[in-house]
Amino acid sequence: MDNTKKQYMVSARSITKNFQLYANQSEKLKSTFLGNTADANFWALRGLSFDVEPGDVVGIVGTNGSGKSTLLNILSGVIPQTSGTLELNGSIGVVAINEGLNWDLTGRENIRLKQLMMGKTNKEIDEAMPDIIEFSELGEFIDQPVKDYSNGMRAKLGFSIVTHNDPDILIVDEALSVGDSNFSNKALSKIREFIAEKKTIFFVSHDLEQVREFTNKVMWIQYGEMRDFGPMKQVTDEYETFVKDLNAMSDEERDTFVSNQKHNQQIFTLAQLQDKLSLNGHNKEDVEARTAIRSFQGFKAIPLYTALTVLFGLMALVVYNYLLKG
Ligand SMILES: Nc1ncnc2c1ncn2[C@@H]1O[C@H](COP(=O)(O)OP(=O)(O)OP(=O)(O)O)[C@@H](O)[C@H]1O
Repeated sequence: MDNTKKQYMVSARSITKNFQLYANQSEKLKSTFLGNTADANFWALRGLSFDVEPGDVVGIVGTNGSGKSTLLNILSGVIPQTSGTLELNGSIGVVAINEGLNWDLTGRENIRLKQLMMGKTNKEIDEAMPDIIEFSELGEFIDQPVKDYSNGMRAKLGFSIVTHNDPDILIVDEALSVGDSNFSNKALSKIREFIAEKKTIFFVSHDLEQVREFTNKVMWIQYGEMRDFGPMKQVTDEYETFVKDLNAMSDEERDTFVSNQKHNQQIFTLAQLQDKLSLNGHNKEDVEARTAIRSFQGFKAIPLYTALTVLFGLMALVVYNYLLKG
């Protein structure tokens, strides 16, 4: 039996995410019966494989639209991956702008709801409540509905709830850039505490200095592909050079580069990914990555012939019954 994987907090193999783009809702409905009839397929992620150890603070960088939030949404279970396998060995907490708050409930009710969902008892929640409210700095606004909050206030509430839940794996998506600088500093100190406690953290930020300060490893995602994953300094330096080169391009060159990448994301296939991996070596990770693609179940749809067979069967049953009784 292979026990080596147990040391990882997160193991991902060949993770892909396909978004099917439809011209309108009725086209989308049609696809339920006819399978994939999308006007366009878009692969936001094209086969990410990585292992994250306990205590790793992983920065995720990449230009706009490269797939960072899509990956975080898959890690936190908000959306499923299209193919590939993901193994998480701990509880997850997500700090993101507006993440998971019920806008019709008050701040206090949101705290209770989230804590109940984590399996806490009402007594435990009552004990933790004053600390969470104090950390959130919301004062009397805590009894107002969240829909009346500013983005900064929602970020404060979300951050306080999630960090007090003490997750094993913390996902931070740009949330630290929202709100006043006082709260930002307090939130950053809290993140430092988590790092000192050797929690595993995923940290998405466009602020490279922040990434350099907090992380020990960096994942660079470029138009859905893993460009690099490794030591912080090495990958941030590479990424910085790439961004400089991109900015040095003329508008026309940059547009051509981006539209080529987006085109590749539309014509990508899982068979392509399989071929690419087959060209690689035969080490354990490559074999797992190939196996993960094979576990792909395909798009869920009722094939037309099955739907028609069931329909004719039902009609025959009705006619037969009618004739018998007649
Ligand atoms: N629900 C969706 N339907 C269709 N396309 C989507 C959907 N969600 C994301 N995308 C597309 O997937 C790609 C990746 O988006 P994502 O938000 O993950 O990028 P990002 O790296 O987080 O970008 P940013 O830095 O701008 O926040 C984008 O091209 C986006 O348009």
